[in-house]
Amino acid sequence: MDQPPNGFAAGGFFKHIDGQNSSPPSVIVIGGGISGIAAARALSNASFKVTLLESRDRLGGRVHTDYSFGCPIDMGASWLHGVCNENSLAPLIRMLGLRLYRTSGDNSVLYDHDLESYALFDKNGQQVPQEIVTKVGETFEKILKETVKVRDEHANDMALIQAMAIVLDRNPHLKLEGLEYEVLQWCICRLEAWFATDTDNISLKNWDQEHVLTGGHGLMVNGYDPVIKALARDLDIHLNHRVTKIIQRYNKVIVCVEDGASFVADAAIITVPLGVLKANIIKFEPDLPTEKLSAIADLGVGIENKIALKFNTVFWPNVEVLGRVAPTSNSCGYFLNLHKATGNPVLVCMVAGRLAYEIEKLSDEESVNFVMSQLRKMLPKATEPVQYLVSRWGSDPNSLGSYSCDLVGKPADLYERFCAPVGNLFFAGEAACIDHSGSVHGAYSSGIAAAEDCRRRLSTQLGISDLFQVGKIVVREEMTEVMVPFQISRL
Ligand SMILES: Cc1cc2nc3c(=O)[nH]c(=O)nc-3n(C[C@H](O)[C@H](O)[C@H](O)COP(=O)(O)OP(=O)(O)OC[C@H]3O[C@@H](n4cnc5c(N)ncnc54)[C@H](O)[C@@H]3O)c2cc1C
Repeated sequence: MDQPPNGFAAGGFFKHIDGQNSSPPSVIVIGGGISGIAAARALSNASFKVTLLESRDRLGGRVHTDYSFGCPIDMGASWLHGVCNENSLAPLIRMLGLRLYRTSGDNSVLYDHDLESYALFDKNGQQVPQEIVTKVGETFEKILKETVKVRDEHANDMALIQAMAIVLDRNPHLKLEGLEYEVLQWCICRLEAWFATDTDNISLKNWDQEHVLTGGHGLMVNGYDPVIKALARDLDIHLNHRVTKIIQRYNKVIVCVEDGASFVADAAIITVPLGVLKANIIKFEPDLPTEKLSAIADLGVGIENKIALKFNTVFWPNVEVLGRVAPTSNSCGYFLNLHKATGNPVLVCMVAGRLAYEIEKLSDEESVNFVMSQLRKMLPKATEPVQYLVSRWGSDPNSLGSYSCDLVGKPADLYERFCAPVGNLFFAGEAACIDHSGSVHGAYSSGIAAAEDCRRRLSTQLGISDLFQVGKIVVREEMTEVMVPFQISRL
């Protein structure tokens, strides 16, 4: 695209207020993931002077489309969760004409996949009959429903796995054995992947409290990268700028980066991942308030990793996901078949929780050998991959985790405290989105919300009341003017 798409033209606010303060308010956005870019885009459209500082040599953060296979491979986010117009990203995705391959409808017990889309294999490489998969899926759903009763009976939170054990003790008819038990473990493995943590870390009180959007889950066939590129167009972006210190002084914010340079602005929006805040990589002067620090400490961060494998030939069945059942959820596994959705001969193994953590201790080659041994147990004729990619979201100093999760016993006001501004410092990112944490659309919405908070505060502080009238920062409304439908395949 040579021209910015409709809706991305600068707002030109300051030409409307000739004779008033002619220098625009300035904001530094820290972090060039979707939340930071959304915040920067919104404020830039409202004619603020925006500088975006990003530690990596690329934009996108946990949205990372790799092209080295000769086709787009998302090593971070790859689904739009909620293919509906209420999704904050819908207008942009529709307008860019990005294709979605829907992998599940609403209310799938396995979140982003329908049970029917799988081929599951046992330890002998035998495919599990579909009636068993369906029966276990239904039992899994019943067990999860029964955990709600356990929640209602207990004032204190507990781990979801503990509640499931109580349910099984009370309802022996829901207990499964043999192969069915292994399929149940596999369903638990998928649940753990959704939360990027093991069930002994998943909170009974909160596991089903997320506001899941309607419309099912759509895989981004062309990758998420076009979304990042469209939003980032013409912004003032400084890559390879790792922020190490943020100083608040006299209504100004001074942001220092690793090489010693510093930037000054009226406000800053902090969008670095929760894992980075937890690790104290950025020092604050004065210190952040205690309630903010405890919120950072109490929010959980899970790990999900991907090992993408490109093959010369397609030797696997034409299903969306290949899964291996096993006696424990940790030893189950699954591969997303990109050939089905995109036509490219690529399988993506996804691992979450402790296994994802352990896998980061291996070299790339060792990780590939490990997942290939899993694949060969399902498909003994599997050939060697010709190319591979391995993510390390847990140990990458720019992420230090994949996405946030609610730990057992989370205090009720955690998100409010995490999101609350501190003077002219605003906080955004997936962990700051109360309704849709851990998602791309949630991160995007939090960036827009922080930009709006920032705009209001600076307007009041700098006495520029006109900003409220014409400083339009909402990207979404501008784009809904172009009512293009979603491009969806499957379902
Ligand atoms: C494997 C995986 C699969 C996922 N799958 C999905 C999915 O299918 N669908 C979905 O909706 N979501 C998914 N997610 C979650 C989604 O990717 C995130 O919620 C979202 O991208 C987070 O955006 P963000 O802007 O909050 O953070 P980030 O994208 O992490 O952006 C923060 C930025 O800050 C930068 N930064 C870090 N430290 C510094 C510093 N000191 N100074 C300056 N910059 C710094 C980082 O480099 C990064 O670019 C997945 C995530 C992972 C890891």
